[in-house]
Amino acid sequence: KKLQNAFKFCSNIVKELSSKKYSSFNYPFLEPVDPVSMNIPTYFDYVKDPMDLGSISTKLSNWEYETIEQFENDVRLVFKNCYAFNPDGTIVNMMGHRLEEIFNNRWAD
Ligand SMILES: Cc1ccc(Nc2c(-c3ccc(O)cc3)nc3c(C)cccn23)cc1
Repeated sequence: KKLQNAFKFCSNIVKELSSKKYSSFNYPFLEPVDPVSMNIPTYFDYVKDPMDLGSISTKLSNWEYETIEQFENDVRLVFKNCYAFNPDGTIVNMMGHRLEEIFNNRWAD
């Protein structure tokens, strides 16, 4: 029962972060960053553990998270990667901070 609730809580958060409501600043984080198509060949020099909201949603549906901390770590990894590659003051960096703020509000029970 508790597990079901945790799963629901996490999937609702991913759904919200990925929703149309925030489409003006969530789109860089919905799918895996493709350094080739985005012409950012150095991306994997900055980001050793790529992560995105789509992959998190898939991992949730496949019950790949044993604890909600593992889920939280993946969500925070999305933002960490964003800030590692997109320096302060860049548009995508600011988009990351806006989405992170929404996550933090939802995550703080
Ligand atoms: C030349 C250049 C410079 C910066 C970017 N950043 C960026 C990223 C990105 C997201 C997460 C992440 O960990 C790293 C990068 N996603 C985008 C998108 C979807 C559109 C435009 C820029 N974007 C792309 C190309």
